Amino acid sequence: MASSWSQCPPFEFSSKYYHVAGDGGGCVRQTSFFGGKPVLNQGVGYSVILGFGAFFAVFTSFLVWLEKRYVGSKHTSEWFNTAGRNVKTGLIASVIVSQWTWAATILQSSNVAWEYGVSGPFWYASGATIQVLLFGVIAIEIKRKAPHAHTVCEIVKARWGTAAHIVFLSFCFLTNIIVTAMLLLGGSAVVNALTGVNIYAASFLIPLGVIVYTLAGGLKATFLASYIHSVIVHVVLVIFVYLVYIASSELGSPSIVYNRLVEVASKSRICKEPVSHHGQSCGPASGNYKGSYLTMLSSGGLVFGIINIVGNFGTVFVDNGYWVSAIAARPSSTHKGYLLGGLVWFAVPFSLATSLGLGALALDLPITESEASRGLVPPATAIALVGKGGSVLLLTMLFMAVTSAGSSELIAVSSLCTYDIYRTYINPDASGKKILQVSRGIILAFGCFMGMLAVILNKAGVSLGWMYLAMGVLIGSAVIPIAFMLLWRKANAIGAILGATVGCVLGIITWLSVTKIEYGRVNLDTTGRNAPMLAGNLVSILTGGAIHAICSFLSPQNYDWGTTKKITVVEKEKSDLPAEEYKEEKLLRAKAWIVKWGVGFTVVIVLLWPLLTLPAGDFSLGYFTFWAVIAIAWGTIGSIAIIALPIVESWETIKSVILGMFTNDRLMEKVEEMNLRLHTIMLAIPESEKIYLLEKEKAKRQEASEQETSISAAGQA
Ligand SMILES: NC(N)=O
Repeated sequence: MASSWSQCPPFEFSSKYYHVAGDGGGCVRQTSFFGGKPVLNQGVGYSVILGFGAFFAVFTSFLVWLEKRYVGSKHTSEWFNTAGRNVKTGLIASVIVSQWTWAATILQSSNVAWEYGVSGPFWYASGATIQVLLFGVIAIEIKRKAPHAHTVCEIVKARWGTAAHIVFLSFCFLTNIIVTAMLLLGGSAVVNALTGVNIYAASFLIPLGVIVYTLAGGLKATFLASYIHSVIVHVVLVIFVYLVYIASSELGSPSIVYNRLVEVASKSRICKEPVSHHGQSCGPASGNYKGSYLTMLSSGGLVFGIINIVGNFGTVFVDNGYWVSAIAARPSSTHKGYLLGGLVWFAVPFSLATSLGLGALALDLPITESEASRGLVPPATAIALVGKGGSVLLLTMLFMAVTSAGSSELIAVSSLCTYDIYRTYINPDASGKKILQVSRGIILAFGCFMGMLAVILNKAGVSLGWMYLAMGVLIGSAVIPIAFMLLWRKANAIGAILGATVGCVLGIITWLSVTKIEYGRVNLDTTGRNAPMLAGNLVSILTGGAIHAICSFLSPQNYDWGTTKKITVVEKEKSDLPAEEYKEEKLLRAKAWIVKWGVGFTVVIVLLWPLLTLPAGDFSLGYFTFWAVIAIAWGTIGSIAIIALPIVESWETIKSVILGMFTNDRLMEKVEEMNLRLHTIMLAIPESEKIYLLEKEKAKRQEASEQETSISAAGQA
C-alpha cells in the first residue's frame, strides 16, 4: 500500500503499471492495458478459432449421426427445424443458457462492473434474466395455442395476416442481425486484442465451424453443441470466480478485493495527467454514493439497469431463436426449462463480472475507456491474474459463447426464411426434402453474411457496448405487441403494426433528439451515452405497447386462436410424445406454475433484492463478503445443475448409444432385420401378438418362481 498519494507508484500492488518519468515529469501511469500488443501469438488465435471450430463441426456431426444410428431419429425437415418437439428440461435449460450467453454477457457485464462497481453485474444479470423467466409463460402458450408452429412469424400471420407478418418478420430479422453483430464484434475484438489475429479474418473465421455443424444436424446439432459449450463456459466461470475470491495470490479473498476497492476509489487519490489518464478508472466513481464501487446506490448502474431490461426484452421476445427452443421443448418440460435456464444464466454475468470486473478495479489495471467498451475488461483481469493461461481460458470461454449463440441465430434466421418466406410466399406445397434444402442454403448464406456484417461494423467503428445499449431503441417497440399476440385475445392487427413501427420511429427520434440537446452533436460517442439511450429505449418499448393497447381497446379482435391452431407441419410423423402431453388441463397447470415462479423470481430479482440492499449504503466488509459468497455459490450450484441434469435425464439414451457403439455393427443390423421380419409377420397374423404377450408373461412368472426357489435354497443351506 502507498504511504503517501504523491508517491510513485500510488499502490504497490499495481506498481508495474506506473513509472517515474526520466525528465522529472513525475509519476506516469501506463496509457492503456493492452497497448496494442497481443499477449498470445497468432498461432494460438488461429488454433482456437479453427481448431475448436473443426473439432465441434466433426464432434457434433458425429453425435447427431450416433443419435440417428442408435436411437433411430429420422432426419426429416421437421426434425431439422424442431428437434422432434421432445427435448427435456435439462437440455432445454442448457440450450437457453448457451443461447443467452453472448460475447456481451462475458464482456459487457464486466465493463459495467468496471464503470459502476457492484451494481453493474447485478443490473446486468437481473435485467437480462427476467425476460427468460417470463418467456416461460409465452413458451407454454405456444404449446396451447399454436402447437404445430415452427416460428413466431407463422403465428403472427395466422392471427393478424400478411401486413403484420411482413412487419414482424422485419423486426425479427433486425433482432437476429443485431445479436449476430454483437457476437462477432465482441468475439473478433477479443481475439484480435489477445492474439493479434486480424480482426476482419477473425470475423469471417469464427462462424465457419458453426456453419458446418448447423448444416449437418440442424436444431438438434445446435442443442448438443450447446450443452458442450455450456459445460466449458461454466467450468471456466467457476475457475475465474474461485481465482478472484479464493485462490489467486494477487487477490484471493473477498476482504482483499474489498480493501483494494476502497483504496482505488479514495477521494484523496491524485488522478491528474500523467498519474492517470482520461477515461481510466481512478478515484471516486462518479454518480455512486460516496464515490464508492461498493454500493447499489449508483445512478449510472440504475440507468444501465433500465436500458438493459428494455433491450433484453427485445432480444428474447423478438428473437425467433427463443420461440424455436420453446417449440422444440417437450410440453411438460418447457416451463421448467425456461425457469431453470434463466436462474442458472443469472450466474454467468453476476458471478463472472463480480469477479473479473471488480477484479480489474481492485488490481488498478490501466484499462482505457475504449478498451472497456470493446469488451476487454475480463481478458485484462484474466491476464493480470494468471498470465497467458488466463487469456487462453478466457478466449476459450468466449469462443464457446460466440459459437453456440451464433448457431442459434443461424437456425432462427434459417427457419424464418424457410417457413415464413419460402413456404409462405414462394412454395406453399414444398416437400420436406425441399424445406430441408432451403434451410441448409439459408444457413450457409446467413453464415457468410454474419462475417461481412462484422467487417462492416468494425470498419464503421461500432463497439459492442454501443450496440448493446442501442438494441432496445431499435427492437423494443415490437416486444409488447408480440407478447399480446399469445396473451390477449383483444389485441388487433392494426394496433400491432402501428405499435411496432411508430414506437420504433419515436424511439429513434427521441434518442437522437436527446443526444443533440444534451451534447450538441450526434455521433457514435454521444449517441452511446446513458441519457439518450435511456430515453430512446423507454419511448420505444412503452409507446409500442401503449399504441397497441389503445387500438385494441378501440377495436378489439376477440380472437379464439382457431387459425394459429391450424398451422400445419410439413411431414406428419408418429410422435414419441404421449397425447396427454398436450392435454389442456396439464398445460394450464404448467402455465399457472410458470406464472407463479416466473413472476415471483422477477419481483425478487428486480425489486426486492435491490431494495433490500439500499439500507446498506456503502457496503461494509461483512456485507461485501456475503455478496461475494452469493456470487460464488450461485456460480457453483448453477454450474453443477446445468452440467449434471441433461446427463441424468438422458441417461437411458446415452446408455443405449454406448451399447450400440460397442456392439458389433453387423450384429445390430441383423437384429434390426430380424425385428422387421417379426414385425411384418405379426402384422399379418393378428393373434400372434396376443400369443407373444402371453408367452412373455409366462416366461416372466417362471423366472420369478425360479429366483424364489434359489433364494430359499440358499437360505436353507
Ligand atoms: N444475453 C445477454 N443480454 O447477455
